[in-house]
Amino acid sequence: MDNRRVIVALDFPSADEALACAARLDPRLCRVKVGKELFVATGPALIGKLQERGFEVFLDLKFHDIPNTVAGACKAAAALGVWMVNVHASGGEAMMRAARDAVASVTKPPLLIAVTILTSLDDDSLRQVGFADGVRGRVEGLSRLARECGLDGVVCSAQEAPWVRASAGTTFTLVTPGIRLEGDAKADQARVVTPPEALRLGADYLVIGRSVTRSEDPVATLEAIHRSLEEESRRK
Ligand SMILES: O=c1ccn([C@@H]2O[C@H](COP(=O)(O)O)[C@@H](O)[C@H]2O)c(=O)[nH]1
Repeated sequence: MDNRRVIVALDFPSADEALACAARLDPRLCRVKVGKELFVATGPALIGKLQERGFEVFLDLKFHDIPNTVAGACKAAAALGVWMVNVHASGGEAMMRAARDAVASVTKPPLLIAVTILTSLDDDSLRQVGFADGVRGRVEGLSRLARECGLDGVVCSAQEAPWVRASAGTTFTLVTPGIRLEGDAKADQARVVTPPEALRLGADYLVIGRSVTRSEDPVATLEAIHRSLEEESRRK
């Protein structure tokens, strides 16, 4: 089993808080994710600091703009040496193809992943913004498009992983946020699953934020998650 299936979301307002959390984590046991809050607060220098500490970084800025703009942003992200970067699949075919060509400009391109439908949305909230076909149809459609555009995988909830996997095959990377431990509050997430469930359903990577970073003992929580994943993969 890949020991670094868990990607810890460093959703903090400052570099000091993010680095303090990272200092407690073992880069052999997880990767880290830098999202909008932390990146806007600290800038790209933080990426280098995390890499110096041995972490592979998922830069989760979910680019969504015209193709030329997204290509420029992806090129700049790739130049930071990040492990993974993402765009919104709903930016469309030309945008995703431009992103793919842009990341290929560096010697060691990051994995390029497309966000399908945010895990904070459910069928009702999709209907409110005019999409009547529900989560499943949209995740499947956007995943298909992302694959046709040559992206490496998608972000979806593990709830949709079996359907995406069935059509996309084993080499397409499924990155799944919306992970909650038994008894955790869903908070703003709508489509949640537990870590072993996510693995069982076919996720490759589990993005976990507050369940780890806001727990009383993040190290012990991460270790417990690891044990549960190891148990699950032995069962597989
Ligand atoms: O559909 C998506 C895409 C990205 N995220 C990000 O993952 C983490 C989840 O944090 P939790 O604290 O575990 O809820 C967060 O950084 C989101 O920006 C997502 O949740 N859903």
